[in-house]
Amino acid sequence: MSTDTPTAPTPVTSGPAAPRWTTHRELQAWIEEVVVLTTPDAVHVCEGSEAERAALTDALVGSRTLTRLTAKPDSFLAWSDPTDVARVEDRTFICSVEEKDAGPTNNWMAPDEMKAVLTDLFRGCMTGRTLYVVPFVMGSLDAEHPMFGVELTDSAYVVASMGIMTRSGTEVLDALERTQARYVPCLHSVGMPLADGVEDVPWPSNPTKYIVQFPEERAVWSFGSGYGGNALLGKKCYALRIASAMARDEGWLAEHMLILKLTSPQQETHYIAAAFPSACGKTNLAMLEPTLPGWTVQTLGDDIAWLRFGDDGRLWASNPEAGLFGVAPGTGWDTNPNAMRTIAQGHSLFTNVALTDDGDVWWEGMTDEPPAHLTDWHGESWTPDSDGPSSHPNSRFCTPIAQCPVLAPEYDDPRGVPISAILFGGRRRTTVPLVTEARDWAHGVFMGATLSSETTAASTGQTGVVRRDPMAMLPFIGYDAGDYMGHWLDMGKGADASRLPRVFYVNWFRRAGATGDGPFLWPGFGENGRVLKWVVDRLEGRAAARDTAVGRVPTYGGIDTTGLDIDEETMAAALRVDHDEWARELPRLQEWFDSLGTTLPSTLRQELEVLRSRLVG
Ligand SMILES: Nc1nc2c(ncn2[C@@H]2O[C@H](COP(=O)(O)OP(=O)(O)OP(=O)(O)O)[C@@H](O)[C@H]2O)c(=O)[nH]1
Ligand SMILES: O=C([O-])CC(=O)C(=O)O
Ligand SMILES: [Mn+2]
Repeated sequence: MSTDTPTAPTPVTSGPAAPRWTTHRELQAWIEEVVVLTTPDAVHVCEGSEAERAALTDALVGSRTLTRLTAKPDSFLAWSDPTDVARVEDRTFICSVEEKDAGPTNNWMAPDEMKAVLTDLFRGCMTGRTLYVVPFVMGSLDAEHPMFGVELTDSAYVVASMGIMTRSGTEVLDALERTQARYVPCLHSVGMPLADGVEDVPWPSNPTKYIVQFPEERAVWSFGSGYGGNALLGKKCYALRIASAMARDEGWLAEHMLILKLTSPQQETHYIAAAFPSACGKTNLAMLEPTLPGWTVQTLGDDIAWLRFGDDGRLWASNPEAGLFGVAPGTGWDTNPNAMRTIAQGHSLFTNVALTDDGDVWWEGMTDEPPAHLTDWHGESWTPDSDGPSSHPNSRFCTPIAQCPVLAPEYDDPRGVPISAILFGGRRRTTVPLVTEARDWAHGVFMGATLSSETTAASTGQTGVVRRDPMAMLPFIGYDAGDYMGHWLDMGKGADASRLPRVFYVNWFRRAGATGDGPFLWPGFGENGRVLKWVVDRLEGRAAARDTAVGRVPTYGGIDTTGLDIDEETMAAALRVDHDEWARELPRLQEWFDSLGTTLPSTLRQELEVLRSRLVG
């Protein structure tokens, strides 16, 4: 297929001029350009209506991409190609004009060179398919400057998912057209053209994948994958990678954070944001049902937060998304009942989980006892005696956040909510205590900058390997990591320290035994409300803390364990700051900082020296 003889999309066949898809001049021109390059059979501008969604999902059932669940209203199950199940970090690029601006933690290629590679791949790639135009806004349409995007995609699964994850459709397009506003162009293809006679498969994808951000141009190109973080381009590509570059330029933060509202028995309310790497507990904490009487958690967001200073000098956070794209395994009535209630209402897409014989979904951890028979995510018959899990470890539910029964009413307030505390956290079997409070903002930034976690199934590659994941943003920083840390420090500099969020570092995943091979020390999930209580007690000046080499940890008895079956020894082990373990951490921290090169802020090197002297004198 060559661009010299473009195949006209269906609506064009009547005449030589391109049809008018929109009165937004730039968007019209871009669609025309993409049509010429990718040669789709038809173009469909998405309106986001119920009828459209029904037609799309019907078609997806027809093409065997989706199976309709009979046990839940308007809900569907997709099984992906087994090679397309997670984000592909090694195929993800930050194509800044200068290589140094992508920094040492990102893959880079010169924009012109990458455009040439991608243009070749996209040429004719939508043949036999429909090009969908999805106008969307990240955050509120009522924001002072709505954060528009438009995704052009040849995947109806992506359209259905974007309909859940973002505010999208006619209302957004109208606003775009009225204001001729700028938007982030997000071009996506599964990369599997259907030339004459080629039969489609339920989950088209291309073995060659490219997830590419152009930070200066504020544009995204994604090729070859249909999976969430690679293909729903409003999410990681725009709301984190592109937005982090915008945020650096404009003095705000785009972060991989949940947002929750915590209310104490005394009716004190605090908004808390928390950054944990993928598959490390954000969705669970965001919807937590505290076991401590009188405490409530309400949800504002479970994955992404945009934080800006308000006129009051406080940092305000808002959630740019409209849906939850949650890890399925481990989500159950015991661990995350609010997620179960959210999906029970239907209107959800499930990917790579198992199908029950009565038309419902199941995954490991949903119930204690697995059903006697399932169809697993490969479409094979499965029983509890089968080898391997029924669901992929990174299988997902995609569901409207509006269905969350504990949604905070202010979640879609364009101003966001003022944040009292930021938690950083990771998945560490050893070393890192259950909770540690930073001494000040710079120390908090140091905690974030040195955050470490064992890798998970949310990204392809080996799992369980400890890596540094600054602010849980390693795969999502759209520019140089040292500059990013510097931006965090700068955010604190002009601010009134008493109004900045206090910073804490948590680890729900510490295990018993010297090498961390034993069971979890801390029960986690709803019991994490006890740690949140300590955080609030610190904010309210009610709780004492023990100053240690790594920061402030709860005093003996500081964590309220009323009604919890945990012995003192285990509690002490969960909170212990072990100098030998931390001394072993020092060379790794040094190595991490050295790997970041000259842009690493000197303040963070000084923080490392402070830690070293506190630990080894
Ligand atoms: N042991 C333990 N496991 C937890 C806890 N919280 C979450 N998990 C498990 O960690 C996994 C991931 O949890 P999520 O809440 O989905 O993680 P996330 O950070 O939202 O993940 P992404 O959507 O990939 O960004 C699930 O299998 C959970 O069951 C906890 O407090 N303790
Ligand atoms: O982006 C995805 O595919 C899912 C997600 O939230 C993450 O990996 O952090
Ligand atoms: Mn995430």
